[in-house]
Amino acid sequence: MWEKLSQISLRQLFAEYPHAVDFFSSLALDLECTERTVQEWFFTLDEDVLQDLGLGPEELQARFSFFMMQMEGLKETVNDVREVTICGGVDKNGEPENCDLTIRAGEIICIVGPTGSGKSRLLADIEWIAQQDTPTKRQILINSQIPDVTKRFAIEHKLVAQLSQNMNFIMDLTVHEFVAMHAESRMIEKQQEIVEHIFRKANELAGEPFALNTPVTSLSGGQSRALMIADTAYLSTSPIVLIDEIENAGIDRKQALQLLVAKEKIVLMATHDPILALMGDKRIVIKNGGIRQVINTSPAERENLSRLELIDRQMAAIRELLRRGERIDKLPFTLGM
Ligand SMILES: Nc1ncnc2c1ncn2[C@@H]1O[C@H](COP(=O)(O)OP(=O)(O)OP(=O)(O)O)[C@@H](O)[C@H]1O
Repeated sequence: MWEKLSQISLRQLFAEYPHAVDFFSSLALDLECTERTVQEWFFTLDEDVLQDLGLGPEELQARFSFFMMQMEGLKETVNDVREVTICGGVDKNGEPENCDLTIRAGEIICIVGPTGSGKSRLLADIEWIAQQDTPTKRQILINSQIPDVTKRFAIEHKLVAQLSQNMNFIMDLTVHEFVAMHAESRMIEKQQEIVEHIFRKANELAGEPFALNTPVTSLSGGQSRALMIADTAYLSTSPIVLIDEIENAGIDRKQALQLLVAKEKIVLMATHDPILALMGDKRIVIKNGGIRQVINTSPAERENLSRLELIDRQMAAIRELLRRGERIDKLPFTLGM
């Protein structure tokens, strides 16, 4: 990277890499946007300035180069994850799962099973990229390989983003400030545009609208879920998204999933909701801590999905009547099919 940077002028440097200014201001170094090349600037620095910093020009240049590499790294997305494989472990009785399941980018996989059966445990295994080192002894492969340890524990470019049931904001920020801060940390160009886009999408997903200047701490459960889903779709570099129950969040579930899948993410979702379960390409059935079955959603199930959605809309209308304080003595719709 230094080869390229050293040859461009300071004017070009700040125009192309506005964040470069942070390096110089952190060292209280003043410099002007001139036609001098970056290399020239480093090697014509005043002796006194270098002495104050306790650095030679080569060392300062090496630090600058490292800083720029790190910052550019933030812009990269981890889009090289094509598939995730779950290699079976054991259930709660130590019985083998006998299952190897490969999930590809753009697929939605649902996880179903009774309460306490181990759905969240499976999500946790994927989040942790388990290597037979969790109670289930499962192993998770990325692109058919064991990911190296740096990927497994990376803070930046995490492979997995988790959207959990409880979204509690503790920061005293508005929606705009929150998303803008995330966009800034991702080194996104056209920040304002992306912030507004996320805000619009989140409002489409949320049942009740909110404003850009709404404090994040005042968002309802559904609104914060919607904001986090839109934020994850557009700003998260994680190629795998785990969702633990969105059914109670009161958001447009179908649109939320479409948004994530359109970004070629691998979506795994634990759910008790039949509509969500049928929206998946496949569903993993968990029993007693083990994967018992993997079912492909059939064409007949897809057809039934539209009918279930109709029932769901009817139920939503009845819920709305209740909310408005009306009586349900007579059902306004025929609930049969
Ligand atoms: N294969 C396994 N071996 C040992 N313990 C397991 C296994 N699978 C799950 N467990 C444990 O069983 C408990 C219940 O699992 P979990 O919370 O994942 O259930 P769940 O299906 O998500 O439940 P809910 O629907 O109520 O959210 C957890 O303590 C989990 O660690």
